Amino acid sequence: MEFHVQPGGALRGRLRVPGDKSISHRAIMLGALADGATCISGFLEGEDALATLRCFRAMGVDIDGPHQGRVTVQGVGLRGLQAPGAPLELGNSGTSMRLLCGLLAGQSFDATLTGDHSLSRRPMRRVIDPLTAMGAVIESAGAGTAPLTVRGGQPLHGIDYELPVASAQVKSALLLAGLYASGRTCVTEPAPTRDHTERMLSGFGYRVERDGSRVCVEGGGRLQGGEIEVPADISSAAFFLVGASIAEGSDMTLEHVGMNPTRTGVVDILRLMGADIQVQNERVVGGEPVADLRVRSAPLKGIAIPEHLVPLAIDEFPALFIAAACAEGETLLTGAEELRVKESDRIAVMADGLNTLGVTAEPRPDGMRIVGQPEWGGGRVHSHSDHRIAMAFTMAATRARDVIHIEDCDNVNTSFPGFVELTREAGVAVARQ
Ligand SMILES: O=C(O)C1=C[C@@H](OP(=O)(O)O)[C@@H](O)[C@H](O)C1
Ligand SMILES: C=C(OP(=O)(O)O)C(=O)O
Repeated sequence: MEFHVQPGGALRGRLRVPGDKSISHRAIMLGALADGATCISGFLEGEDALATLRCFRAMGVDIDGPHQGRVTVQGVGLRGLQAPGAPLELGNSGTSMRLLCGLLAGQSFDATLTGDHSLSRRPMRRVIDPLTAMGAVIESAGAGTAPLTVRGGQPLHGIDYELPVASAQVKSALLLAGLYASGRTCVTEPAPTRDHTERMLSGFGYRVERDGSRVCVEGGGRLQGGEIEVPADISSAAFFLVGASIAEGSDMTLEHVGMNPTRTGVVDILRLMGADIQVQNERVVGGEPVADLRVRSAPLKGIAIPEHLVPLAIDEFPALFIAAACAEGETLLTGAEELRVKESDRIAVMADGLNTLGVTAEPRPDGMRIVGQPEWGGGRVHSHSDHRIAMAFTMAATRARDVIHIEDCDNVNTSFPGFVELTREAGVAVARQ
């Protein structure tokens, strides 16, 4: 499926993007391992979160929904999962695969994890190695890539691990394995990464100790199910923050957006570039900060993106590259080599697409240099099956002189079902072909 996006348009109105993907995954996982029921609202009904949901059904967990974002998980307790009858299919979802490696390492049964073409190429050594040091046995069919088989019945012990890369997925995998390990499992991060696992564990009554950049759990506790309200995903809101910033005459409000400080790098970076974003109606919902974001178009200027903001905006760079492409002057991103191992190589793929539109974008091993220009041409760009690339180039059409065709857009459903409808409602003429 392709997107054809007409040039121009302005983004206006109020809308709420779907639920946070990271929190939706964790709500199913911790809900399943808890004692008692967990009632989730605002659950992301996108393919990645649904893949996690199906896995836990396949391991014997009774899950009702989703019905308009409502899901009820009947927790089976930390020792109550059952062996799945077939390999667990995780589609495009790196978060599902890495977190499940940790969670499954503590079970009494074997399980095999598979993914699509993109997920089968992503690096899994980053979880296999530290989990092996905890006593887990995980076999890779390739060179540290999926399919993976996690062998059950292995006694785990806590470790004290320094993350070589800033990764919330690796941190979370180790903390989940730590629930099953003897002693303490501690993870030290080189820079802050999203902390939804820690927050939700605490919310479920599990003791989590944080000391600066080090976070620890001790095995042998219990989780108590409860209510989880999932905020709108700031990573999905990011496309509208960029679109409304760059499309002249825009004024829109994004409602109920998750504003966890480990996720708001996109707002900080856009503001450094001159964007007009107001944070309104700040509140805390279910242990996570939430706000409405009003964004109006504003002239942007190029910047050197501060490296400490990179992990706090890691999924938002495809959108941010579009903002940089129309900023006055140069934007330089460094310290972002992680972008090369996402659903696609987001540095190479975005540079190719921007070059096709006539924008100077030079890929670097750890980032990109982009020279802004007021507008660009149309053309045919390839998303390489990466949802965030497809959505970023949709917003690029607001500054294009001609139609932008975006190839291979089916995967937009992994994180943002209804993207086309909401984007049209906002004022950008995108059609599926
Ligand atoms: O923990 C999570 O939910 C995620 C962590 C990030 O990945 P890394 O841990 O690989 O940085 C992010 O890119 C991904 O979309 C979701
Ligand atoms: C990198 C992403 O997700 P995952 O790692 O879960 O595939 C993303 O959603 O941008």
